[in-house]
Amino acid sequence: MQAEKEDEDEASPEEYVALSDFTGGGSDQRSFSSGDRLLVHSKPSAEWWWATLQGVPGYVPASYLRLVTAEEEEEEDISLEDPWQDEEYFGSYGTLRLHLEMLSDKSRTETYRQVILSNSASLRNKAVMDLGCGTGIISLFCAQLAQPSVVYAVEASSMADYTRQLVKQNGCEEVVTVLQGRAEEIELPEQVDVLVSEWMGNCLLFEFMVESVLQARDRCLRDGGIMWPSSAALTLVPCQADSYYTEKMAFWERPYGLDFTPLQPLAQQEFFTKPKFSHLIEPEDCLTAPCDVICLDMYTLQVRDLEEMKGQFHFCVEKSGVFHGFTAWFTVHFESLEEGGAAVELNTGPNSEPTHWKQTLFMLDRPVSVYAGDSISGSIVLHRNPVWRRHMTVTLQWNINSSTEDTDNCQANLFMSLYT
Ligand SMILES: N=C(N)NCC[C@H]1O[C@@H](n2cnc3c(N)ncnc32)[C@H](O)[C@@H]1O
Repeated sequence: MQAEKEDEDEASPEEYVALSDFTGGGSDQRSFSSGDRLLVHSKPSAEWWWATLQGVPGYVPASYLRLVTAEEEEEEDISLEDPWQDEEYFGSYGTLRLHLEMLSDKSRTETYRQVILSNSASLRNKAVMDLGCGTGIISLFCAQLAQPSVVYAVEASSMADYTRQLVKQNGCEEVVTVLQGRAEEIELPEQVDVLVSEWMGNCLLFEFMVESVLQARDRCLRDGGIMWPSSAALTLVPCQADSYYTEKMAFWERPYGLDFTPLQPLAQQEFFTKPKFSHLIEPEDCLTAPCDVICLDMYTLQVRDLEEMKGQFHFCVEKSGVFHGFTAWFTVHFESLEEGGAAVELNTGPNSEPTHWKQTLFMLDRPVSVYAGDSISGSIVLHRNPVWRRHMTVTLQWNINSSTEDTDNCQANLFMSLYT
């Protein structure tokens, strides 16, 4: 990220403490260690602040810092808030807004219904766990479309009280048992044959609910039991995003006949240094064929693997265009309970029905022209935030190898690190 040094605010800087180590990526980022005291001089964006550590300035990630309060000044002890932010997280799922969004997503919800329907015979007399059941829709599908012996519908938020009512309202209380609590702490009366969950977040992993699913797998799923989804893949593609670029960057060139271009570094810092969730990409925006960069096997994936997940990519540019950024989406698969039966797929990419996740756009600092025959190769690293456990950093590094002699930056080592 290129940005001019921020002017120091008149207000005196505030003292913050680092809750974990941070290694700066760009030359304008300031590295620090857990426990370091930093002086924050300005906050140009919610994600990146301008601070000094022992007098040396640089950008620092706000999410790694905690304000030193007067009491702590004396106590000299900095206790961590809840790193899972559970109060806020489960509080948000205690209201209807997110459940309405998920239930209104026909592609998502019909896929889970299709999974239950196409496996209904094999589900007979099986014990099922629906992890993070929300309003209980998947559990109700199980009871309505198949004959499992029991479905344990586990939900940590206060929505669980209403889920019980919905189970009763739909005459499913014989089969569905609603258990309120975190899946990591719930004691089920028996091991289950099937663990089904809709756990996917933005960019597949945001919220890191997947950790809860893995822990439940290890505690509650019998040997040989089935995971639904059975596998997941994160897909990436270089793309043009001209309308977004125009809206956030080109706008400053001549608003109302005036030259506002001195604001463009600020716009780049504010709008292009974090992922744009709920971006909708059109198939024609893709500059190359997409590539699955990270593949998760839900039977073998371990919680420790979530700390850092890496993927490589090599894209061959099929049509000349402007490379504004990368777009990411995910696909999950549900294997059949029947030997050799067809798997069911939920694909959230641009060639499938749109879902409430849409796609995630990572904008470059500045767009680059690419030409048919060029290649874009590099790596992606999803680095889980060591402090805020539902967040991650996505780091992309790439080279553009151009066969077109007039491309001046045929070797562009580029890097960006974005926080969800
Ligand atoms: N991105 C998603 N699919 N989010 C769905 C999250 C749903 O699962 C619930 N949930 C998430 N984590 C857990 C957990 N560890 N235990 C129980 N319920 C959970 C949450 O309250 C919401 O109803």
